[in-house]
Amino acid sequence: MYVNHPDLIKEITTHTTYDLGKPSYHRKEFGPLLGDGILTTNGPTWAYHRKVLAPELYMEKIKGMISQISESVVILVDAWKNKIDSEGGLADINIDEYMRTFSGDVISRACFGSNYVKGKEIFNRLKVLQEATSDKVLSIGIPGITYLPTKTNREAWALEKEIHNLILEVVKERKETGAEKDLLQMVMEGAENGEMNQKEIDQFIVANCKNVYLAAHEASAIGASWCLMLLASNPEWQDRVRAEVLEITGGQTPDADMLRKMKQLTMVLQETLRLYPSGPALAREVLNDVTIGGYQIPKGVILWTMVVTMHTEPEFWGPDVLSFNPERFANGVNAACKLPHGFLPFGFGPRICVGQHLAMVELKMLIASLVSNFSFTLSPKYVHSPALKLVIKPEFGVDLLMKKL
Ligand code: HEM
Repeated sequence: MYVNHPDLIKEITTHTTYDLGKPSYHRKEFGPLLGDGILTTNGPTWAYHRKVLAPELYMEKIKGMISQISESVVILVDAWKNKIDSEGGLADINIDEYMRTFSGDVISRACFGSNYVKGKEIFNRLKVLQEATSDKVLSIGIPGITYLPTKTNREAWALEKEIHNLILEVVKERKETGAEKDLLQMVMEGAENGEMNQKEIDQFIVANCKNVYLAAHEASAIGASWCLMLLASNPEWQDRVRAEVLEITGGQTPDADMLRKMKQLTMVLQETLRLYPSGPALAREVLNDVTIGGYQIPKGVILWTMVVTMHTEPEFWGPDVLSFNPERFANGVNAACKLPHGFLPFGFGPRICVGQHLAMVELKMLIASLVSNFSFTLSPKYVHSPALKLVIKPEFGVDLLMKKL
């Protein structure tokens, strides 16, 4: 059943996760990849996962990650500067893999602190596992396909075991070297404080490291790619953002206060996530009979919210709904969209993205630094083809012509 009206979304948000949860088929199909973590569980188990993870992702904590994020940004900026120099001052760059590397680097640092290099190794393996698993689930669509002992599945299970052991190795190392202030530490402490046996503790830690990585990695990378594509095709906005960033930072690495002041950049990111939301469709399973909008909906029904439809409805956003116009967010989200709950780039209700502050800070740091160091236009190679998968991604990637400023 489709639920595509802000008023209905508002009603949905009043129901608890005991009534509306993530669909159980998610867990069946992605279970081998994700385990029982924040993304896949419901009810009290989910509430415990969320209680453990959320405090580490509050804005106050994210501020403490800014210097780590900045290290990831510097790696990318240096790589592009070298590439531009080696190609005679103008480079044609397919940016997507760079964005994925950047977002993987950021989430490895946020999760694994000083062990982040090992974290990257783990996440590289997880990426391979993700590609194998989600391709199969999406393309074949046979229920239970991930449980059959086919050659690919056996390889995936071996990889999964390797990832499991690598994460537990980091945990062991951490116990020997002492506590740190990162997500892994929160997850470890959360697991130890729950009423679990050793096997359950290990599973809790491994599942949440995997869940956070998979939730964070792709969504942030694709958001960055779309934002750069839009800035490349709208030079006046690229200039506006650059002027704002340089005025606020004076060319220095931004701190949390500077990021907060970057209004034009926030508007550009909001407009990017409106036009290309990383989660184009959101699902909830009715776990207990509920009434929404006067309809009685029985247990077992899946409610779908098509975020793209909501984000492109002229009735809520006005006649220029399909145009890139960050100005619509100049007076905030409530002025941009006629109805509250019509803007859902990070989802809604109790299951709203727990990493949204990290996502926004990470994207702001990245874009602020890129517009300060480079100017860019769309490459003639770029073919505009948004492909609707689990996320909306540029089917052939984003190609930009970049030069140093
Ligand atoms: C631009 C970047 C991102 C976008 C657009 C995005 C979007 C979303 C969306 C749409 C959901 C589903 C919400 C719902 O069902 O109502 C979600 C869930 C989630 N996101 Fe993000 N996300 C981003 C980055 C991140 C990052 C950096 C993290 C890192 C911690 C993260 C962690 C999560 C987690 C753990 C969930 C599951 C929450 C739960 O079920 O309680 N996301 N995200």
